[in-house]
Amino acid sequence: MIAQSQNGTGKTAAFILASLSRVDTSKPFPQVLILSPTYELAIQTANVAKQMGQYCQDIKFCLAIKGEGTHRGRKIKEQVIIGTPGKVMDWSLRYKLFDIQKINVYVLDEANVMIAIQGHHDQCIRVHKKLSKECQVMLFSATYDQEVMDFAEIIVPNPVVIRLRKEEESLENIKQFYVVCKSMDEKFSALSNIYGVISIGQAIVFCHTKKTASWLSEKLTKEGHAVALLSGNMSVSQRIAVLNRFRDGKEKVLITTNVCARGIDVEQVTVVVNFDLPVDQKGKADCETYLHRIGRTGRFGKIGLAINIIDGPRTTIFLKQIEDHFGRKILKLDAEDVDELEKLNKD
Ligand SMILES: Nc1ncnc2c1ncn2[C@@H]1O[C@H](COP(=O)(O)OP(=O)(O)OP(=O)(O)O)[C@@H](O)[C@H]1O
Repeated sequence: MIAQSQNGTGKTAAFILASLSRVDTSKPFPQVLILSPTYELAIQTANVAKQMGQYCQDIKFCLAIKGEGTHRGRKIKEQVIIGTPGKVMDWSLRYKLFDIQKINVYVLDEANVMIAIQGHHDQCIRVHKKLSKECQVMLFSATYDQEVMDFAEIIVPNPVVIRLRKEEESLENIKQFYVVCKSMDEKFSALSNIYGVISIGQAIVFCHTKKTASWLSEKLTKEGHAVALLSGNMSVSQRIAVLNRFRDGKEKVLITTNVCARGIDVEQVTVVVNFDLPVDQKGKADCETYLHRIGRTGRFGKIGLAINIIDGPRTTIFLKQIEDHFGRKILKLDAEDVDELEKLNKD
């Protein structure tokens, strides 16, 4: 099955329910393999799985991620393994901690990334090749590139395909705006104004580089805001600690880079700010990442706000590319106009 559904619409519950219903609890060995692209997402998915599985006490879960040690000789008895591709590949093919032929459900969450990123792609395929012919393969994602889709159809023979049209991919419940600035300092002041005026549940601010993210977090902290910083150069345990504090509402604003763009589900996030618009390797607007980023708000039908800060002709072009791609207008906002900002609270 190849399934697509918008960000925050509950794909996790869908594949977990489908997976749990296929577990035979009388058999003490892995029957379901769920792969996530990152450590954080694997943990989040495992938490959802455990919550949903609490009504079937006999189903046991195992996390296959960095830091989860196993003895080489140990055989895994848990029926559901949730992990990242590298670790799952090691445990299954290298150390043979379980019999991959006995897996009857294989799920690739965030399938687009799993297939598009070279390292993940190779690992997923190597595991996939060893699965039995009867194993059901399920791919879930909010977006699919055509290339990825073509490839997905090769690895999933005769798939049931549930797809969205392009214009259905972006959600109506997320209102999108842009603010025009001329310099980094103006961008900072726009963000500060937005933060001061809009009543924010919690916000995620995306930057292009780790450097900008730390600069911004330092500057906001100096202004007295309680902000958290999450970037790729932190250790995985540091990243989890930051996310947990954010989930608990200890900080209202999370400043991050693309590491946090996909899958992370924090219900109270009401605003996403693109301090920098996402750009792909060809130097064009990265529409897919844009969609995943703004999808951190507006979870499961809630109202969300996405504000894009642009700073010159190049980013204006990116914004236009994003508008054209999704066929949805992004409205101009004056970050100096307090009345206009306040109106957003009421709308
Ligand atoms: N049936 C439901 N009723 C109420 N809330 C639900 C239901 N199903 C899922 N949710 C909630 O919706 C939120 C989003 O779910 P989830 O993280 O699975 O979305 P997703 O489709 O995987 O999003 P993304 O594409 O961003 O990864 C979660 O907080 C989840 O608890």
